[in-house]
This record gives sequence, structure tokens and C-alpha cells, in this order.
Amino acid sequence: MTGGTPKGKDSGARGRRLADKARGPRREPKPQVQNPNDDSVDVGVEARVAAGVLLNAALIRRGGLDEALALPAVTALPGPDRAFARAVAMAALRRLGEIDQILDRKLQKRPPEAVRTLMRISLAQTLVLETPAFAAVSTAVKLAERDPKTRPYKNLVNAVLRGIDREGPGLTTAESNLPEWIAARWKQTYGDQALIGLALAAREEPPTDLSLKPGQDAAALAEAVEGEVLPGGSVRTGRRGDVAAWPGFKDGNWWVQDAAAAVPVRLLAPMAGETALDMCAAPGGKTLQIAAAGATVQALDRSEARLKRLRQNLDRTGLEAAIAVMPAEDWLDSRTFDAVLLDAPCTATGTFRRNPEVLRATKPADVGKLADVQHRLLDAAAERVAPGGRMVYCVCSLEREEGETQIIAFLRRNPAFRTVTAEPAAVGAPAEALTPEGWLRILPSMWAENGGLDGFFAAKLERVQG
Ligand SMILES: C[S@@+](CC[C@H](N)C(=O)[O-])C[C@H]1O[C@@H](n2cnc3c(N)ncnc32)[C@H](O)[C@@H]1O
Repeated sequence: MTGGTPKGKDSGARGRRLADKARGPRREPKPQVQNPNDDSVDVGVEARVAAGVLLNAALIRRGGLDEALALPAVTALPGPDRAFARAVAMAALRRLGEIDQILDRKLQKRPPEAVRTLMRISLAQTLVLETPAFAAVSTAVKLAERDPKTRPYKNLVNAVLRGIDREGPGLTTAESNLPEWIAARWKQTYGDQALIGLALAAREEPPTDLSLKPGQDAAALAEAVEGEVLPGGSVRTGRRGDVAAWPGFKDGNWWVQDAAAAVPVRLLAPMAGETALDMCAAPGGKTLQIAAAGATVQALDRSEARLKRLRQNLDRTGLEAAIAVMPAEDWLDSRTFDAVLLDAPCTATGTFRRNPEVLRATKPADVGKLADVQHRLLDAAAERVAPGGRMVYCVCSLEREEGETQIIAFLRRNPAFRTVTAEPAAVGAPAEALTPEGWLRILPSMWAENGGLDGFFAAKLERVQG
């Protein structure tokens, strides 16, 4: 087990310190801090209410966090308070198991959910975001007082939170932040050591990676955003805040894309003069990469709402792609393409650093349901590959059924295709990501000393028969 405190005194501390360095200075949004003796204003209280709304929405179902971000409780807040509310909810989601371990030691019986939420939100502030305890505790008590359902627990909230502040949180385990069924799966698939690495990665707020348009100077951008150039050419920065205000954004010189998400298109290696199909394109980071490489690209996606972001990014960067809105299996166009990318819908468990809610919102049955969709889409993708052409299949999932198992089954039913062995160094992937079959299995625990990267599976296949 991996013991530690949420402030980081555990076996992952070294990796985290190095990762912090790679990310640059941490700049958490801060709400206005209230004087604990001043009851006249509720500065910061509404931000904590919103944090609780976001946390619970994320725990209830997939997509809940995004929906809650559009609720009046959140949108009515001033910008810095909105950012603070989101940061608190994300911190609580990343450390939920540890926060509950600390609370469970102090509570003789489980209080009502609304009370637990207040305490979780308060601990996320003090233990993760390092908000002064007087501010976090006094707002939690005020919040308890406001609601008739939580009012009877006001003194309990006060006593528990002050007790933790006084006596310290005690030991916690990083693995407790992973839902049990997910931890069991990953242990079976990747082993005990890898599970610890994944659990440690899941506690961390990731840096931001930028993909550049061809001709842009990566070193100059890295300097401008206080970042570094990664092996594949992406620029990594620890900056937070509105990316639209960062240098070069308005000129369309770059777009936000995790370093691992940039690997599949490098593996596909589209070139000027070639045709390419991006079958599940939205919101479009990979379409931009294909277009930037000079290929003539057709983007397909079933979601108009998600394609809006692709259209905005194409406008901003001046890159071009034809777009069709439709399920890829139903697309009646008869063309085949030199290069086909299938970035299939998946559980997205590999993106837990950016989207900690995926681990809570994903249910065991989702894996099988999505594997069926991936199977269908893979067959539809195969039909689009021209003789001598290639395709890359990828998912940002850590589940074997959505990655390796799909390709094993696909190659069995499609003898016209064979694997093209990936070269990690050539595509900006960690060397240890190469599987014995020649595919890439990138884990979020890789490159831990540089701030990690999202989890991805990617396989390159070529059509060797017509
Ligand atoms: C993993 S995301 C793609 C991310 C995208 N390639 C990128 O880099 O930004 C999967 C996408 O598949 C789309 N999708 C799901 N089922 C589909 C289908 N049957 N046909 C086409 N698109 C589909 C979803 O709307 C979603 O945008």
C-alpha cells in the first residue's frame, strides 16, 4: 500500500516534486478570503456551494460535471470564484478516497450526504489546495447553518474539521482514490507496481500541452509560456487560466492537446498529397494535426455539438478539413483513403488526470457496451482504407477490452490487414509504451518525472491485400 498524507509526504513525493518543477509555479485560483470574525458578508461561501454542486454532479453520472458547470449556481459566480469552485471540486474528486479515509476516522457514523459534501469540500481546500483552515472551516460551518437539513450537524462539522486541522489528517493511501472495481482491473492487467504508479498519477493536476502548427518555433513558445519542449515536439506548461489569453492563441499558432493524444496522428504519419479520413473527429485535435501535416482531410462525427469546437479551431488556425455530421457506419460516401484514423468513443479511463470524474462515472457495464461500438466502427474503418493504405486505431482507455483485445479480434477477422510496428521515439511516445505486438500502450504513470501524460492505446495497421 502507498501510505501518505494528502499534502504529499508519501512514496510518490519525489515524482511529484519533479513533476511540479516541470509544470512551473502552481497558481490556484483563490476566492476572496473572509475575516473569520466578520459575519456581515458571505464572500467565498457561494463558491463553496458551487464546488459541492459540481462534486456531486460528477459523482452521480457521466457528463454530470460538464452539465453542472452550466447551472446558475456556477455561472452566476464572478470568474475567479467560478475557477475556485471548479478547482475545489476537481481536488475533491482526485483525492476523494483519501478525504473519506480521514473523515471516516473522525466520524462514528455516516452523516447525511449533504453534510459529508460540506466536509469533503472543506478538506479538499485545506489539504490539497492549501486554503487557510480558518477560511475553509468557517465557510463550511456557515454553509451547514444555512440549510435546515444540515443545520443540526453544524457543531459536528465544526468539531470534525477543527479536529483534523489541529491533529493532522493521518496516513492515507493513494489507491483509495480509485474505485475498487477499477483498481482490481488495473492490478490484474498491469500488476501491483503499475497500479501504485497509476494511483499516484491520479492524484495530480496535469500540466497543459500544446500542439504547434508547422513552421512555429516550439522553443520560443516554450519560453513564452514558461514551459518546455517535449520529445514529440509538443510544448508543456504549468500555466493555468484562460488559454485564449496566452501568446500565439489568437494567431492560431497552436491548440491544446495532451502529449499522448498527439501520438496517434504521428503514428498515422499523413503527408501532403494524401487523403485522410478522421472517423470520430470531434472536438478535433487530431483533425488539426492531420490537416497541419498537409493531407486532404475528411472529418466525420455523429455529434454536431462536439464538432462546433472543431469548426472554431479550424477558423482560428486557418487549417482546412471537410466535415460531415453522421454516424460513421451510415456514411454513404464510397471513397477510400490513404490514411484512416479511428479515435473511437471509449470509457476514457486514461484521461483521469484531466477528468477525474471519469473514474467515478464509468460503470463496469460501460466497458462491454463501448467495446461493441468499437468493434462495429473498426469494421467500418477497414472498408475506408485504400489498397496499400493504413489506419490507426486508438482509444484513451486503459481497459484491454477497448484496446489490445479489439485489435487481436480485428486482425483475426480481417486477414487483409497486418500490424505496422510503432517506433516510440519517432512518434514522441515513451519507449516503455511499446507492446510485444508492436502497438503502443501509454500509461499515465509514464514520464512521471516530467508531469506524466494521458493513457492511450494505439495500433497502426496496413492493408496488405486489396
Ligand atoms: C474520443 S472522441 C474523439 C476525439 C477526437 N478524435 C479528438 O482528437 O479531438 C470520440 C468521438 O466519437 C464520436 N462518435 C461516437 N460514435 C460515433 C459514430 N458511430 N460515428 C461517428 N462518430 C462517433 C463522438 O461524438 C466523439 O466526438
